[in-house]
Amino acid sequence: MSDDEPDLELLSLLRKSLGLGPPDPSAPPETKVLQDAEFIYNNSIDVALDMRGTKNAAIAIWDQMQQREYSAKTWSDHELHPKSKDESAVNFIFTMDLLNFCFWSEKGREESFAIEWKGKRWTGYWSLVAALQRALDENIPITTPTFWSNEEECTEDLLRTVFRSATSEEIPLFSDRLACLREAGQILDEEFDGSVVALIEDAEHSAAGLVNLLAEHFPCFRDEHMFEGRKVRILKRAQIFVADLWAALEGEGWGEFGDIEKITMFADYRIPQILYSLGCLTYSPPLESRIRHLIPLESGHSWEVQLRGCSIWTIELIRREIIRLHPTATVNAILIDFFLYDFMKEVERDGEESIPHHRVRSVWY
Ligand SMILES: Nc1nc2c(c(CN[C@H]3C=C[C@H](O)[C@@H]3O)cn2[C@@H]2O[C@H](COP(=O)(O)O)[C@@H](O)[C@H]2O)c(=O)[nH]1
Repeated sequence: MSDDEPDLELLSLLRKSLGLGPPDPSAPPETKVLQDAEFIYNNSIDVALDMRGTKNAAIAIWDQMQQREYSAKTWSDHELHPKSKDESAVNFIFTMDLLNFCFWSEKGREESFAIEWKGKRWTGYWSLVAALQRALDENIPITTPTFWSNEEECTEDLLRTVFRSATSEEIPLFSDRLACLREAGQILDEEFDGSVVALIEDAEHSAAGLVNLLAEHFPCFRDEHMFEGRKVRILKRAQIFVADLWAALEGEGWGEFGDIEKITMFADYRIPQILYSLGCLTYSPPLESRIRHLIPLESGHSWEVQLRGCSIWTIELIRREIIRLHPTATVNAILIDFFLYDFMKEVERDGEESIPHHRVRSVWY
């Protein structure tokens, strides 16, 4: 038996001694993200939740979501998001969420990385979506998985063309993005017949199952960290991929998931920022000072894990409060999250941020 194979006999002895039955293969898949978020919340000392702020935020958020008729359909309303519901849309969303990380710049608004397309300048997340749409317009098959592992055709220079900036600053972590495409292309080729649809179908309409498949097979989706001596799962891009699929396809076909409520908020750098502004989160003085002085945190630092884990848990408490007040509400963490991201971008556009977002350079978010 090789080192990395579990000693099944020992395992079954252990389970018996602990009074646990054999693992039930028919049990529905779980991601463990929410329970890990609660563990992080219970062990955080630099990030705290304000219960009154969270209750007030739940009322304000639900009110705004109702007024704006926020639903899964809102996803496709964004001018850059794909409108079709076919395999090309599935491939677009996979490509987008494979690269959906780290757009923030150290430079000022005028010089920071931006994509120009259809006479408009796009920054942040939207710069990625615009770059993919522009590449397709220029007949570059950037959303085709088999293209990514073809080093003759999908050259580094071609990718630089895809992400060419309207300013002097290039897209952050360019080489990491190239590596993600190469890795995903190779794994899809080897294990899923080069097909994103085959990967999705392997999950048999389970959202948690699809998240776990991504974390198991694709290292670049395996957003897991050590916190207080325990491995914790955040899985932001794996989860937002499932959520974008569900929203774009309006819960049908490849977007149909019987357990979509198992998807949590996506731990990025924008939701903590808006949760602080809404009075839901408070920071220890050293952490708040670090954030206000725009000093980056290192990836995997305890402060970063606390920010991400407590944000996931806060959205769960906001969701529970909305349901408590409105038992018939159709709401989940995905829609609350999507709303808060869009709302944060409005606050930023109006220059009304009350605190900067935290800064980490990583491929996880
Ligand atoms: N939690 C959460 N994080 C999100 C999004 C989105 C965009 N989702 C669209 C789809 C449906 C919604 O209606 C949105 O229109 C991007 N991000 C993350 O933010 C960061 C980029 O920030 P900035 O540089 O300022 O654009 C980066 O980590 C990116 O991964 C979201 O929805 N939720």
